[in-house]
Amino acid sequence: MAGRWTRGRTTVLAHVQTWRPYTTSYPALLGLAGAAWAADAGVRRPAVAAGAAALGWLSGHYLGDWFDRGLDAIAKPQRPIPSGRLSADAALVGGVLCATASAVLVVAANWAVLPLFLIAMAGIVGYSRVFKKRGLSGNVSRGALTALAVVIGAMIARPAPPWSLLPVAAGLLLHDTASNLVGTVRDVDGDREGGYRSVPVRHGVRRAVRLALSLYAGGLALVASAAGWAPRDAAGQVALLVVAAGCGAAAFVPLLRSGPVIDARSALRAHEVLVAERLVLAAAVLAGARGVVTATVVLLPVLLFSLVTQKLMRAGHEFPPAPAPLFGKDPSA
Ligand SMILES: CC(C)=CCC/C(C)=C/CC/C(C)=C/COP(=O)(O)OP(=O)(O)O
Repeated sequence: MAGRWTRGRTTVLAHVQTWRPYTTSYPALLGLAGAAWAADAGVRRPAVAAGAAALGWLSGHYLGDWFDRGLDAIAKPQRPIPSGRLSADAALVGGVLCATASAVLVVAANWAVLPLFLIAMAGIVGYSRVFKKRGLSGNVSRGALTALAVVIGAMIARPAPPWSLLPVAAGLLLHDTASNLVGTVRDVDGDREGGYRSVPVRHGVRRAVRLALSLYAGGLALVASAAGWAPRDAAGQVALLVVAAGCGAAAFVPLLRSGPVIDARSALRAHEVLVAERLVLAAAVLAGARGVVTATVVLLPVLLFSLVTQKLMRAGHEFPPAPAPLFGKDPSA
């Protein structure tokens, strides 16, 4: 009985670790922001827009871990699949179920989203299976998925997205290309060992960081330019963008100050800051659509949840535990 309980607990924990709870509010905010930007008044179907994007994202994590199980066995053996706590089949089923649930929500709201949804799913598979190991195309395909999430959110609220969403989507594409690139700086040793030709593996971490910063600045500039068409609160959008830029500086400055070698812990810290920063960025879009007060009320609890869960779970998910010291053991035994 106790054994079954422990096994059940281990399995649930393995699923929760696969979801990376510190990231799940982000796609929900993206879907919500897209729906708010597109709706003429109020937000139509906010829960559907947030839920469909979050489920699409979860399917991305399940499928990504399924495709990456060979690489993770080398670099991150503590993760749910290589450690044996989650079977590869269960991850695949989890990915398919989340994708199906997301499809049902999307199609029930607006069947015309279906082609974009299929492109997003193909993008998730393409990112994990093909592009991630090829360098910049992997980072760009990951950025494109974020742009699609916000457009799909908009189409859940109204039949076709407004043109004013274009600079927002383009800005988010550049932004997430940049943050994904920073993520590869953390993984450079494992990627090299696993044969992944990421930008830092091919060109070094300094060039990767400089490229990421240029993309990041371009992304923020595009989202700022969209404030000119903000449905409700351009000043609120810009105010939250300034906060996001401050967080971005906190992520990039230590990386830029590092020498030619950036250790994985410092790179992880920068990415952790960007995981929080992108919530502020998505909230800036929501502020432009529905006002800075509404956006802040939505942002604060999800930001707190992300920060707390990141503190509790992130390092253990990214780094194998240090080998236990051999206290009390006779080395000659
Ligand atoms: C409706 C619908 C289908 C929406 C799609 C939503 C979306 C943006 C999915 C992306 C999922 C994904 C592969 C995340 C992994 O990023 P990562 O952990 O490799 O990288 P990161 O550090 O850049 O987040």
